[in-house]
Amino acid sequence: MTTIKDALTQQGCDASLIDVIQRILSASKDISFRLQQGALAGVLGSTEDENVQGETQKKLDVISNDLLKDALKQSPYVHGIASEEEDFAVPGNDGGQYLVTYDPLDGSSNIDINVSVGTIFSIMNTTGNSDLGEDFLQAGSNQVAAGYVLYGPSSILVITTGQGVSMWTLDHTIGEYVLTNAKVQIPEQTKEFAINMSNQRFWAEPVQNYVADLLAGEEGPIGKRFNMRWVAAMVAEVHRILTRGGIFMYPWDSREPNKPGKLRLMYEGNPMAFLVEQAGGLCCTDKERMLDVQPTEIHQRVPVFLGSKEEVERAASYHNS
Ligand SMILES: O=P(O)(O)OC[C@H]1O[C@](O)(COP(=O)(O)O)[C@@H](O)[C@@H]1O
Ligand SMILES: [Mg+2]
Ligand SMILES: [Mg+2]
Repeated sequence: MTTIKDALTQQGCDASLIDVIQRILSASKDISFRLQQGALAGVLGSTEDENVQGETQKKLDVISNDLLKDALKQSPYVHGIASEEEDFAVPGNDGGQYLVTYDPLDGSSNIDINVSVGTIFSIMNTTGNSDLGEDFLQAGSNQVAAGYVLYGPSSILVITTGQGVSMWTLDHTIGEYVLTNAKVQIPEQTKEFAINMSNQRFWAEPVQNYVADLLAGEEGPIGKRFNMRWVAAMVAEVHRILTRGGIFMYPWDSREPNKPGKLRLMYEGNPMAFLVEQAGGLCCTDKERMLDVQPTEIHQRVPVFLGSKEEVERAASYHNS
């Protein structure tokens, strides 16, 4: 049986990077277990607190954040951590080489209704900047590894170190991730889109026009009928797209016009962009390739368009015309 360690070694990862990834995976197994226990473990529901972005924290947002943080802080190789649920960058070990960012629990509004959620992570090298917050402000093209764990009917790890994308299913009987797809490839074309349609009246004109053309089906300019899905967990949407293609969009909208989007560049946009590009798809904002965005702050938000190459190119063309 191929182990994660074997696969990462074959990809040329050194022992320090493998250590960091294994710590993330070990925390993910713990998160998976707590999610399965649900009400039995008393972990459902919300806390009294809000995160730095003004969102109410679910109990499992906090538990998952702490499990990942504790696992990573013990690694001699982790220089710093940035999390969606932490106000500021968290120092690791001075001599550590890696910066880790994560969304400990993505799609957390799904927790209480027993629908899929996930953990998203990304790893970069430290630049040596003595200001840890600034050290993190690197474009996504600098990522050395990224991935997610989808907690659905199965718990599935999807990971890249820049040499394609592989999928691993957690075998609870042995407590290990087992390789179930060695080379994930996104179909170039699709007839499926994902967007929160309830925000339609708040979208900018290019998104209004593009989605109107998707909805026009065979009679419209695109000339095919599209289906729509919305799980409200980015991890699950990306997993569907990696499995059978599609386009996912979370665009800017005028509900909060000063925010560039809802999703976060460092914890959601960049790791998903790395995976999607490595699987032959595309990911961009409304202006540029996601992995080229130069961050200005760790909790920065971005508009996101990702998925099957042909469809993301089409969505981008509505913004360029
Ligand atoms: O409320 P909406 O518009 O359905 O938002 C859903 C989106 O928000 C998110 O849940 C944000 O992630 P968090 O749960 O980590 O805050 C995405 O996973 C998802 O795509
Ligand atoms: Mg999220
Ligand atoms: Mg989250």
